[in-house]
Amino acid sequence: MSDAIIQVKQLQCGYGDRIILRDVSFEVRKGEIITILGGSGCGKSTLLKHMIGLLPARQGEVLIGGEDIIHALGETRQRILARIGVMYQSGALFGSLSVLENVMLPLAEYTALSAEAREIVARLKLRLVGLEAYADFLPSALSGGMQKRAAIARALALDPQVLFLDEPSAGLDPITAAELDALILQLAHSLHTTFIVVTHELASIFSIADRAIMLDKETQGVLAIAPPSELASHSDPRISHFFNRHIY
Ligand SMILES: Nc1ncnc2c1ncn2[C@@H]1O[C@H](COP(=O)(O)OP(=O)(O)OP(=O)(O)O)[C@@H](O)[C@H]1O
Repeated sequence: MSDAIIQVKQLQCGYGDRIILRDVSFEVRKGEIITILGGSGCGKSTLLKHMIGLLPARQGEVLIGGEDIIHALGETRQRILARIGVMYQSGALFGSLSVLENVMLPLAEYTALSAEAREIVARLKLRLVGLEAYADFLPSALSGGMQKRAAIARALALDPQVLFLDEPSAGLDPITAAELDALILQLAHSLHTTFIVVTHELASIFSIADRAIMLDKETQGVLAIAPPSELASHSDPRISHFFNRHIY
């Protein structure tokens, strides 16, 4: 795949002596929206944490923009980290800072922009997610869906090429979750950002994913990677049943 922004090669994930996933290999094209799915405890979040360089891999590589995030150190690691943005499940906004200050935070940490420039950039990011009118609010004054959008604005602060979202619709009602999906699609199309989204939500998977990666707890690996419509009619019942909500 010549236009791959992410290349995962023979990755083995785990904690201490415990292996969760082995021999995981796949590539993601620039601008693609990929969802990671599979039953509870199969290792979706674990894979995501390895792909953002948060956990050391036991074996294998994760290349982002051609450079290995797993083994990079120092300036190289910082350069690779600047290519990605992450939104964790909880959103994890700082409660004592305004929405604007939350979005300005990565700019203060990773850029040499003046305070004025940081504010301009942060307001632009808030406009992208439809929250420009809420810049001075504390996160607690926002609804759950708005908090998720603010967290996405913060993850976009440094103009990442890839955005990782861990269960973005967790805790949201179906309408708010659908609005968040619409935002993800809009950002992917307007900014050409690549999205890696961990989600259980079938509606989300069908509405946003170009391809879905299905993980399996038993085999500790990737069962399939394909467009959701193909997975839903897959001949392997472990895959098709997930989409039809059967227990296997
Ligand atoms: N920090 C950790 N230390 C040790 N084991 C962990 C740690 N985090 C997760 N695990 C284990 O790794 C396995 C995979 O967990 P993970 O959270 O990646 O699964 P998941 O597919 O994201 O699950 P869910 O859908 O329930 O969120 C589980 O058995 C879990 O108990």
